[in-house]
Amino acid sequence: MASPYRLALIAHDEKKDDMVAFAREHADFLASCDIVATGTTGQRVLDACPDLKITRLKSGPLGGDQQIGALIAEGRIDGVIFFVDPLTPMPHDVDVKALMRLAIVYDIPLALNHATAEIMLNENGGQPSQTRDAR
Ligand SMILES: O=C(CO)COP(=O)(O)O
Repeated sequence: MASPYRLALIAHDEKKDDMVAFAREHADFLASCDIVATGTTGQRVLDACPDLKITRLKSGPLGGDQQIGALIAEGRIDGVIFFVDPLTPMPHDVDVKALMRLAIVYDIPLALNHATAEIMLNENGGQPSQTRDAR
């Protein structure tokens, strides 16, 4: 049996509703994954999809992005879906950049918006959403 896909989920506050919608759309595929998430994102996804198994790390501004970066460096993440808010300044912007940098260094698939996340899941055996509104 193939190992579960080890997926990291992260969303900035303005994108959390989008992440919840994405998780609902893809709950069947996500149920087959080992998921880690930053604290608040993980809680929001769990509230919407209580059957998913999600390891919640610290909240992003309190070190969660760095924890996911460390997992990438240790070879323990297969893909990252990070719904970034491009319109709001973040106090922990350096942590966000560091996570993205490590995903690039280790050549880990990194989806920074919903459209790319659909492609990533499709490539990994998930079904692309047919119903998503244009954004
Ligand atoms: O800030 C984040 C990513 O930079 C996300 O953290 P939370 O999921 O805890 O809100």
